[in-house]
Amino acid sequence: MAADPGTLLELREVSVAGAGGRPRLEAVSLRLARGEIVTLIGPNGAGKTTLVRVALGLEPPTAGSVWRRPGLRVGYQPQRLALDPRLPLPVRRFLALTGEVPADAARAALAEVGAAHLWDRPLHRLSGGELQRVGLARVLARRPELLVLDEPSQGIDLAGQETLFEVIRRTRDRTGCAVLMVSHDLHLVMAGTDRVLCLDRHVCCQGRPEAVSRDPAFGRLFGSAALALYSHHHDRCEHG
Ligand SMILES: Nc1ncnc2c1ncn2[C@@H]1O[C@H](COP(=O)(O)OP(=O)(O)OP(=O)(O)O)[C@@H](O)[C@H]1O
Repeated sequence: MAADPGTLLELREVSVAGAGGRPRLEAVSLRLARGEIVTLIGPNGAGKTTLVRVALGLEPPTAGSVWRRPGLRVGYQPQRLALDPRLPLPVRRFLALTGEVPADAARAALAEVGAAHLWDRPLHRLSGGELQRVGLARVLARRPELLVLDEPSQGIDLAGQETLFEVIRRTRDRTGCAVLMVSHDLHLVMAGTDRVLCLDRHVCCQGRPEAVSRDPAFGRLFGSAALALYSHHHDRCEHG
């Protein structure tokens, strides 16, 4: 299906039917190439997680087609880790759970996300933000060609979020992987993404962050405050 050899993932006109006749996704197309960082934004219930799950083959579309490069190595960090919070499992064991990751790679991945000190800590003693970092380390340790992150900055403080986005960008620069991410943090998204896809069950607008932030559809979804936040910075660049 994909003509371009750099393409890792392509969705064409994907729809998913929802309850009461209201579609969860409607004719959404998306193409992701090697080395690209694409972020899905949109209000609660816009279908961001559904789109991610369909893209990964975890849920079938009702219409349209999904293509993934055969043999593609995917690292997926879902919105919530399915873990029993009472597990007294140390982080190092959690990172090795699938058995595919050598201890050296797991330790290096933990250091990459700024959490080397958590190596021996039991999972049930981690804060929400620490758990997010450990989850990301587990995904990174497998050296994915496509990194899929559903709200990776959830529960992380502001300084931690900037570090996290920096880690994601550095990983892309170093490995050439593609990144598909869901985020509510417009400021960081606008600063750290190649392309934004603004979703409200259908694609409202998409493109480079500067262009999307000026799109009236973006303003309607996120309000004038969000628009001002970014365009202020952008205007200064244009006129400064
Ligand atoms: N397994 C499911 N079966 C049926 N409907 C679902 C299922 N999962 C989610 N939905 C519905 O599909 C719609 C889109 O949900 P989704 O989780 O994809 O949105 P989202 O944009 O990721 O939202 P949020 O920002 O709140 O995480 C919602 O109305 C939700 O209730």
